[in-house]
Amino acid sequence: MEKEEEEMREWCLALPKVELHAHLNGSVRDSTLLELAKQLGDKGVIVFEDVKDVIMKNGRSLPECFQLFELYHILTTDHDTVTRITKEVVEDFAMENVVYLEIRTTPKNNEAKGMTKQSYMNAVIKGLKAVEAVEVVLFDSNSRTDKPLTCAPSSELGGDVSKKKIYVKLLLSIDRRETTLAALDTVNLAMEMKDQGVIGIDLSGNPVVGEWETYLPALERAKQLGIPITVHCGEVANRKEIQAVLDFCPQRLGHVCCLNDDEWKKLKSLMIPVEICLTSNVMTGGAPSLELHHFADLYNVKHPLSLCTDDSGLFSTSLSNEYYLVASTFGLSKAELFQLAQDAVEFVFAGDEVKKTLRELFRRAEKELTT
Ligand SMILES: CC(C)=CCNc1ncnc2c1ncn2[C@@H]1O[C@H](COP(=O)(O)O)[C@@H](O)[C@H]1O
Ligand SMILES: [Zn+2]
Repeated sequence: MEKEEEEMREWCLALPKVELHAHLNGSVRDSTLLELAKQLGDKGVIVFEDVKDVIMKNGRSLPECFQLFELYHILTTDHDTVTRITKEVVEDFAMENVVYLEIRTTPKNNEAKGMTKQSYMNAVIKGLKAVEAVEVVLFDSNSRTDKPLTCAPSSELGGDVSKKKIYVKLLLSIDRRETTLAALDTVNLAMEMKDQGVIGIDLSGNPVVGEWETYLPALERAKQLGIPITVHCGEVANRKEIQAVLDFCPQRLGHVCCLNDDEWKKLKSLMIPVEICLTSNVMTGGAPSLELHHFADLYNVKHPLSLCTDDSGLFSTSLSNEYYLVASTFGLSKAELFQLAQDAVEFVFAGDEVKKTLRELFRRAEKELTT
C-alpha cells in the first residue's frame, strides 16, 4: 500500500462515523459464518464444502446475493446465534469508530426453532446487552423505560470512560416476500418495542419480488403511529414503484440507483435524505462503476446523504472503507469528508437528545481531524 493511501485509510478509520443502513445478517463476519457452517456440517444439516465455496466466492450477481441470504438465514436460525452475531456486528462497527449505528433486521418466525418475531428481536437485544468490548447506549436518556441503560452504564453516568461508546438503534425490516398481515405484525412489534431501542421501519428484500401495494397498509400504519420509515428504492428500474415510493415520501431512502430524469428531479425537490451504498451498488450492478455512481451528482447538488455499508460482511467492506472510496474516487478533502460524516447526524432516526450529543462529539473531533 502506498504511504498516502495508508495514511488516508487510517484517517477514515479514526473519523467518527454514523451508520444508517446496515442489515444485521449481511454484516456477519465471514469467519463466523464459516464456523457456523462447520458446526451445521458436522451435524449433517448442510454440506460444509459446498457452503464454504458460496461464502468465499468473490463478486456476486443480485440473484446470487439473495441466494446467499437464504444460506445466511439457515446458519443464523437459532436464538443463541442471533444473539452472537448481533454482539459481533456491534463490536465490529464500534471498533472502526462508528459512534451511532442503526441496525436493521427482519424479525423472523420459525416454528421449528420455537422462534417468533418477538423472540427473534429479544435475541437481538440480548446480543446488544452482551457487548463488553465497547459501551453500548441502547436507550435515550429520556426514554420511558424503567432501566434506561440496561447495557454498560454510560460514561457520563460513571461508567468506564476508557471504553469506546456507541449508540445503537434498531430498525425492523419488512421483507418484500411478506404478506400485508405479516408486514403489519412487524409494524405493531416496532411500536411495542419502542422503549427497547426499536426506532424505525425499513422495507427491503429482493426488489423483483412483491408489490408496493402489499406493504403500503403497514407503511401507512407506521406513518400514522409516527414511526420513521426508510425504503429501499430504485434497486431495479420499477417505474411505477419508484413513483409510488416518492409519493409516499419516507423519512429516508436507500440506494436510489435506477431513477429516470423526472424521478431525480422529484427526489431532489423533496430533499429526502439518501443512504448511499457505493460498494453494494457497484457489486450488484445498481451503479455501473464507482466513478459513475450517482453519489457524485447528489453530492454536487448538496442533496442530503450519508455513506453506508448495506452488507459489510457480504460485500467485504466497512464504513471506513466507504469513506476512503469517496476520497479516492471523487477527490474529497479531509474537511469535506468530515463534513459528510457530520451531516449524517441530522438524518438519524433518534431523538434530539442523541443528536445533541453527537453534534457535540463531532465538534470536539473536528479540530483534531481537520487541522
Ligand atoms: C444482496 C443485495 C442484492 C444487496 C443489495 N441490498 C439489499 N437490497 C434489498 N434487501 C437487502 C439488501 N441487503 C440485505 N437485504 C435484506 O436484508 C436481509 C438480511 O438481513 P436480516 O436477515 O434482515 O438481518 C436480506 O434477506 C434482505 O431481505
Ligand atoms: Zn439494504
